[in-house]
Amino acid sequence: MGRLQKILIPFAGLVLAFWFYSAREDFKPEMLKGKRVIVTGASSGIGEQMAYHLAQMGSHLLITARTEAKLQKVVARCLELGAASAQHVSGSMEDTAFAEHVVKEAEELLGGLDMLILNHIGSSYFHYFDGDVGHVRKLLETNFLSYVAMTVSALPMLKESGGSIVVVSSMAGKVGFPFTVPYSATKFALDGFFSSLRQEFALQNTNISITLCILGFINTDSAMKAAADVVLIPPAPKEECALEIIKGGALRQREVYYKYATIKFSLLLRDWAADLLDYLIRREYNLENLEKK
Ligand SMILES: NC(=O)C1=CN([C@@H]2O[C@H](COP(=O)(O)OP(=O)(O)OC[C@H]3O[C@@H](n4cnc5c(N)ncnc54)[C@H](OP(=O)(O)O)[C@@H]3O)[C@@H](O)[C@H]2O)C=CC1
Ligand SMILES: CC(C)CCC[C@@H](C)[C@H]1CC[C@H]2[C@@H]3C(=O)C=C4C[C@@H](O)CC[C@]4(C)[C@H]3CC[C@]12C
Repeated sequence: MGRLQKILIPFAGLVLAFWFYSAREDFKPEMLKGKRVIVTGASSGIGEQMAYHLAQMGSHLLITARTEAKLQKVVARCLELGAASAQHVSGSMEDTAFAEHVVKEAEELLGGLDMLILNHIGSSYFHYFDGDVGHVRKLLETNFLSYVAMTVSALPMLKESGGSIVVVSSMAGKVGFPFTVPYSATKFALDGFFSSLRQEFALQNTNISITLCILGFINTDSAMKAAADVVLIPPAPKEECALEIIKGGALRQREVYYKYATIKFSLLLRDWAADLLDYLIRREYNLENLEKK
């Protein structure tokens, strides 16, 4: 037996034993009862579904997005579902001043913060990179810098509550996919920022958890409209996806993978056979339908 195997086999055994016997806490909806939560991008898609789950769990909600009318409807539904309270602030995350304003509103309206769910994205295209540098800059401001600004403003409240930051990212923030060049750049940036910040929190004993969520294709209206004709992989349901994100945040997990098995397997391939994964991804694209768009 090679020397490497002599080390690897006992090491794998140790990892498995640790995994089986470590006291993994189970999720209970009561964990979110009475918690003060901000959800961004909550007027539609996964953000809207997260607001409904949190409402059913009895949280205090502050939701945000640009479209006032949609937010009002989501707030009304949250109250019906049992939210301890539900309020909204409308505005655009292109402007970091608005991002900071939302956190100040939480301080005034909720008197503190337990969970910050960063989920919004600005609109982009699903096509070959068009070379528009201005669009990349704008998307970085909406999808990345506003996340940074909200985190910085929320730190004092989160330190006080021992709270959580939940960052909604994508497989496109871990692996290169065709037709998501500007978007993918913003999602990779989130991984760099938040994974590095998590390390500093550990060094400084800062009791704030950071959960990065790695999602595959999800059946939200906007994603279906943009990619359903071109991407051959079947989309996963937004309701279940939203619940998995909340569970991961409440359990203070480092990362959430949805759906777990396919994403974990793809990340394994990325690390051990990157060219093979790239090839398998390209095979899941129907370029004929791209031309028809
Ligand atoms: N759906 C998918 O296949 C996947 C999604 N994800 C991630 O999941 C998250 C949610 O995606 P999904 O639910 O599909 O997206 P949606 O397009 O359904 O929702 C996006 C939300 O962001 C808001 N928004 C858009 N532009 C702005 C802006 N400039 N300022 C503030 N808010 C804005 C929208 O509301 P309004 O227009 O009213 O402002 C809406 O509430 C994102 O982080 C995305 O990257 C990750 C992988 C796959
Ligand atoms: C390798 C497999 C396990 C998973 C493959 C998943 C592929 C098909 C998934 C992973 C990330 C997904 C994109 C994404 O993150 C967000 C958006 C924004 C939305 O408005 C339009 C759709 C779009 C571009 C998704 C399209 C489908 C993508 C490429």
